[in-house]
Amino acid sequence: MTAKTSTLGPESKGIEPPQYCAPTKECLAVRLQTVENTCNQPQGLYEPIVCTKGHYCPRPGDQRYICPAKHYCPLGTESPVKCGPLSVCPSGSSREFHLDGFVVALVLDIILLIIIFVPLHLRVHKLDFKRYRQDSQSSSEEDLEAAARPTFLSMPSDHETDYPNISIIYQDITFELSESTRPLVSSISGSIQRGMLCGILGPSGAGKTTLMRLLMGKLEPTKGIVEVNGMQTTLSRLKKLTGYVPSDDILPSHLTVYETILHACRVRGPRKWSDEQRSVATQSIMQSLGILHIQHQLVGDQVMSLISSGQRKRVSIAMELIAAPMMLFLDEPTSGLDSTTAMALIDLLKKISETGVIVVCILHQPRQEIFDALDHVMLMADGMQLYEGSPGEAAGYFCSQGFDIPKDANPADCLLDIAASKARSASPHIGTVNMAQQLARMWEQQQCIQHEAIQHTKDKTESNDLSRDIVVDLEHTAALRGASWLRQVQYSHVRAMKQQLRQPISLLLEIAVGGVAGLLIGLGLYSNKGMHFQGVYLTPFEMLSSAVDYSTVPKIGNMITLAIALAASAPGVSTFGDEKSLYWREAAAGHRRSAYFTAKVLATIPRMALSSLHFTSFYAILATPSINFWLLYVLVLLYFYCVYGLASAVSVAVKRENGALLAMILCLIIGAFGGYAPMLSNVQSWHLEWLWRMCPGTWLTEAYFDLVLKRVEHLYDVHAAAAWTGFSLGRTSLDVLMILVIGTFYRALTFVGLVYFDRDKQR
Ligand SMILES: Nc1ncnc2c1ncn2[C@@H]1O[C@H](COP(=O)(O)OP(=O)(O)OP(=O)(O)O)[C@@H](O)[C@H]1O
Repeated sequence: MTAKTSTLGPESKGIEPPQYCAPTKECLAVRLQTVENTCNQPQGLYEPIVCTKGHYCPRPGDQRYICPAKHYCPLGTESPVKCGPLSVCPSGSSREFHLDGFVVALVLDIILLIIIFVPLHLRVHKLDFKRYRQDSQSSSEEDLEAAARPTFLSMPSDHETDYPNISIIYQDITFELSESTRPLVSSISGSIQRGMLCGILGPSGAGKTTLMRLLMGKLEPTKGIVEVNGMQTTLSRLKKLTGYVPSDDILPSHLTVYETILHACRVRGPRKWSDEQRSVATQSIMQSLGILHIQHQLVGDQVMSLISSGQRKRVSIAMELIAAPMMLFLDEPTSGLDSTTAMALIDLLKKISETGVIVVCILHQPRQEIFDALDHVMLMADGMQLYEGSPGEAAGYFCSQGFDIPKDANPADCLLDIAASKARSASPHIGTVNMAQQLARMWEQQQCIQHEAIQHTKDKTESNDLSRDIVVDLEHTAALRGASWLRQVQYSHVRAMKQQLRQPISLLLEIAVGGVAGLLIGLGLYSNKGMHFQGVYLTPFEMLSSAVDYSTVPKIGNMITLAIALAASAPGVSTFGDEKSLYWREAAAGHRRSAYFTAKVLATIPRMALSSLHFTSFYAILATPSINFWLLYVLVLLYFYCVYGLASAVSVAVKRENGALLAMILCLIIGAFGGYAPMLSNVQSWHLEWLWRMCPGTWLTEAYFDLVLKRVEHLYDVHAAAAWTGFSLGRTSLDVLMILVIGTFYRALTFVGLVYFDRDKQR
């Protein structure tokens, strides 16, 4: 039998009319397979066959030629398809081996490795040098008091940092949680004047931090008032002028000491400072706090700190001092410091307060010199106030209550013993049971006299319109503080990029996981040799059709979405989940939340781009899909964008330890709802298509389906395939747009979550 070669295509015409003959047994076996199910031989004299793979059959379709080099010819090719400039396509190719992705990825990988490892190499030398300097300076560091000369005061002068006459008055403030049985802070009154160094003392759990948060305006008292110069609820509006050093040293990870402080200066410092002034101010603060010699040392991260806890504390304090605050609140600034360094720090705080700044700090067991350096002391126990006033008069007051305070003892220790009910009073009015309560009552009585003094101060303040003008001026100054939104985006973006590059293992691992995911799917499809779809031939050749394969393409879409969910959900969670506490600290300090969010999102784009490039490269070289490589890359990148977005949204809503798992489950779900199993046509019959359309997996699968079918629409009835699967054809742009919209929606959710979850921690 002489075989007559023919081809199928829109214009294909055989010399003889097509005639279908029942296939031979062998051919039938091939035809009933779902892959490569086309016989290479016609089964009858007049039966046409599809132009075989690796060949092309130009019209009228009675000649078959080998596919030329740099081209490829899949089944039924009429004219060879040109391969990309970097693709491997020898003569007789039926598919294209895309090398574009590999070449671009290789170039980018080399650049990335240079960016990561060259600075690291330089840093090693720098650190050796620093270590040498550190050794040579260690003796001078011991004399921190000398180092703590008020270099802070020599920071670039600015009229914004001329400290106005501010006073804080708080009266009868009480704070209780709805679920707690007793108030955390109860009926506390007093005042803090300009230039005071004020200490809050008390045993653990006494309510010191709660009181400080009330004074700063971070908490609203359930009763009582806090006023600044006679105006209520002003402190929260002055947060850009208020420095707060939390007890746990929350620092950005993977930056040097200098970069950490400079960042705070850039974002929060007076706007008109030049870069040089900021650098001088940063150096100045570091010198004052005795951390200049470790300025190029990385601070490490929350898991592994690379500087000592005392140094971390000082970096944390420097982050606040650099913003030139007018009120400075410090929660246990001396914890983790040796007594000499602690004293030097208090000495520095004293000098800062002498410039007019209000400085309030919570102190645990201050040594006598520290206690004596204070201008004002508050003693608390069980949320109650036992004493408020001059430290010099504290001993006299408690002696008058029957307590024995030896002259040579540290009064701070005696006061703490009293507050902890560890001391005995000779007074018959004070027993050992509920001692704190009795002392608080005594103090309340005593306060009647003080109350008049406070009232007097208040009246004086209220009568003076000037002091209100000061507050209005302060609010104006606060509004002008800090970098503009765009600048904040820039600074935070640079910081985020540095942080990423300084964690090379996690960055490279993430990129490698992307590559491995693509490789595994590609391997699974390798045996298909690029044949991912088989449909019913177009008229008049329907009779030649064999087993159709409509489901492989949706299945590939499904595999891609699930693989990306596994590869990208964990890094997506870490974007915001890893530094929530830092975000809270910065938001509370007046950093623009939207600027931080935008910067972080922008910083994830390069790593997503690299991950998806590796994914697509491996997938494309093994699976050889007959679609444009870069179009496929865009689809994969957009899906990474969605998974990152959803994982970020999850990470802001749940605890860190639950984030990774929950994000992965949700990402697998949105991937599984991709229209493969159950097939989208079934979903449509259940009237649930809207639910599937809310998941980006459906849009990705539809786009992929459309791109694959576009290449074979001259051969097969693609509309029959679309009807069977339920996917629409010819709207790739809409599919792409919808994936982008869903990814952006997830980011919008993330931002809303960032702002609205844990709001009290951002105040
Ligand atoms: N969010 C909260 N929910 C319930 N109780 C709280 C909360 N915050 C604080 N408390 C309780 O309020 C009391 C005062 O806490 P606070 O942190 O103000 O004490 P503190 O004097 O600063 O303690 P420490 O010196 O140990 O830091 C404690 O008994 C604490 O358990």
